[in-house]
Amino acid sequence: MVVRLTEGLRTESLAALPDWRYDSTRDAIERRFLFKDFSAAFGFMTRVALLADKADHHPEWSNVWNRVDIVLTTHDAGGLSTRDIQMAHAIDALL
Ligand SMILES: C[C@H](O)[C@H](O)[C@H]1CNC2=NC(N)=NC(=O)C2=N1
Repeated sequence: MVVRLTEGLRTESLAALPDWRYDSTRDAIERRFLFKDFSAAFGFMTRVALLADKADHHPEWSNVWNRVDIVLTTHDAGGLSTRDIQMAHAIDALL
């Protein structure tokens, strides 16, 4: 079972993810990534896709040329969970 983070754990977890912004309306975290061109952006998305499938935890995202916007939340929990925090760290480690 996946459970939503309590406010205290969320605050603590987000302190270690300074580049991610909390969206309280969705209980989600989001980050914008900018690359030099489409090829670099799509290469990054490919690597995120492999990570996500391995973890069985998938981002909501969009791409416009060199920009990738990623939103992480846990559908099964109805909000932010440790799975999102782990995924955000794993994505940051790809950069
Ligand atoms: C059945 C499967 O394990 C679930 O639907 C997984 C797949 N990927 C997922 N991704 C995200 N972001 N949240 C989930 O709750 C989720 N659940």
